[in-house]
Amino acid sequence: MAKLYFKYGTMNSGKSIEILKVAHNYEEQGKPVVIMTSAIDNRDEIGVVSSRIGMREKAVPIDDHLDVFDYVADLSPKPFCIMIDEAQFLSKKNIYDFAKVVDELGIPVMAFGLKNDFQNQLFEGSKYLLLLADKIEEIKTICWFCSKKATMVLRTKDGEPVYEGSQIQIGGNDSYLPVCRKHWFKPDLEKMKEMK
Ligand SMILES: Nc1ncnc2c1ncn2[C@@H]1O[C@H](COP(=O)(O)OP(=O)(O)O)[C@@H](O)[C@H]1O
Ligand SMILES: Cc1cn([C@H]2C[C@H](O)[C@@H](COP(=O)(O)O)O2)c(=O)[nH]c1=O
Repeated sequence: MAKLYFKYGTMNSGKSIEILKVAHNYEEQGKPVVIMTSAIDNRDEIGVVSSRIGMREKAVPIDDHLDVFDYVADLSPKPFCIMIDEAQFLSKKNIYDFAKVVDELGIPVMAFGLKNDFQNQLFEGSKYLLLLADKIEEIKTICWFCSKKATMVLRTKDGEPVYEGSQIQIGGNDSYLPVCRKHWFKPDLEKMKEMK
């Protein structure tokens, strides 16, 4: 039976690699999948899933104008699976529509994204995925400052931690670090200065 999956992890935990790997495994067996991503993340170019490991793949960009249920319902042939990157940036409506894709079209949907933002608040997409998903899994990585599991993301500017600002600020390793709870509250400022 089709399910709605939410696979969350901090930045740099390998979410995009996982999407590209799973998509490759389906396609290799002649089972078409559809890769989608939020149009908000324009680090690479809009409509691309790109991993730090160097792999990238075209994806359908999700913006305010796209009705994701109608888009998937019109696809022929019917895909074996929908994979979504940057799901934290999706709207409540997007997530309800993807749940409808699972329930009414019988297509599994795997959404990958951050759970919490740099202020440790839920993103809108993540909040509704946590509420609606059939299966929730964590993709893990380690804290930048120690060997504990990273559960939070520290925003940085000029080697200093940042705790105020707008929720959405597109960036990569230059402005975010995956960290454990202890080091989110008390980052190693000396180590951050060395990285500057
Ligand atoms: N050259 C490399 N060889 C092996 N792993 C790498 C390489 N470059 C980056 N990575 C790993 O890729 C992971 C980040 O993958 P990415 O798909 O970009 O993550 P996310 O989408 O979660 O931000 C990190 O764990 C990093 O260690
Ligand atoms: C924590 C946090 C992140 N973002 C942005 C920064 C990146 O563009 C994406 C996450 O990228 P990933 O490596 O594919 O996980 O989200 C943000 O806008 N606000 C935040 O608080």
